[in-house]
Amino acid sequence: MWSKTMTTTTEAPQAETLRLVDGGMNFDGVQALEDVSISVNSGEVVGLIGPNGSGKTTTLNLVSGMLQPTTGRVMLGDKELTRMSMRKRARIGIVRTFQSVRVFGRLTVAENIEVAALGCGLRRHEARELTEELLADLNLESVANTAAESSPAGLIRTIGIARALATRPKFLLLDEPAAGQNESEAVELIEAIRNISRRRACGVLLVEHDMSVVMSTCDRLHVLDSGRTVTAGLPQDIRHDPQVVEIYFGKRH
Ligand SMILES: Nc1ncnc2c1ncn2[C@@H]1O[C@H](COP(=O)(O)OP(=O)(O)OP(=O)(O)O)[C@@H](O)[C@H]1O
Repeated sequence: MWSKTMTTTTEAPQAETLRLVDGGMNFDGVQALEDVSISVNSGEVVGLIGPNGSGKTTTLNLVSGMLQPTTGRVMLGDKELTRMSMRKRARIGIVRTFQSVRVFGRLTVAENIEVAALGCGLRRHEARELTEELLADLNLESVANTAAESSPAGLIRTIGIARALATRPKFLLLDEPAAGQNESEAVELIEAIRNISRRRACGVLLVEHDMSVVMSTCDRLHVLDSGRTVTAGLPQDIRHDPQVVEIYFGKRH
């Protein structure tokens, strides 16, 4: 619906692919990631999953530009971004959120979102319209006029996601967007993100611990273990992969 109403956002976005190619990361002798290739297309949600320490956050950091890989490349279509700073990547539409989110505490939830939209060049009425749509899409309408500082941690995280979406990213990188929420809340949030991403042709790469949450909400999954890719593909195929079953339901649990 926002693409129908927003004059500034009606241009059909060009379909693109963001990729980490053969990515490796070595931290002073600790090989956190090795030969990991992952791609996200416009309009799809890719879930990055794996046990603790498997390299999920490192992958997100390489794609967002927070870290530069020891080996491998980051590509947006044919353009290489490997050495591009996180700030510059954000400017070209590759936006990352963090588990701990900073909000303007004295502003309301709605104002927090609107400020983000204004900050990336929308006019006031456009920013307001986009804010209303995001409030509705992310089920934030009932708290729109409350001060952000009084919000619980889960809500602050959702405000952070709304603020990131208000910048109209091409690609959104989310580190455990539903941390601290129960399974049905997590599914609801990620489904909302998925609906927005489809409508906006925004690609989403998200880290999530809970296999059942990503199974029911993501278009594709990428499974890591010990810094390496175990498997990648459609959720229905991953579900029965013997290595995934071993990692999630085998001897480690
Ligand atoms: N800055 C760093 N310096 C040294 N080692 C690091 C650093 N960051 C990550 N590591 C190591 O790299 C490996 C992968 O860590 P990473 O945080 O990417 O895993 P993760 O899958 O996100 O884990 P979790 O689910 O626990 O958040 C781990 O062994 C971790 O200890």
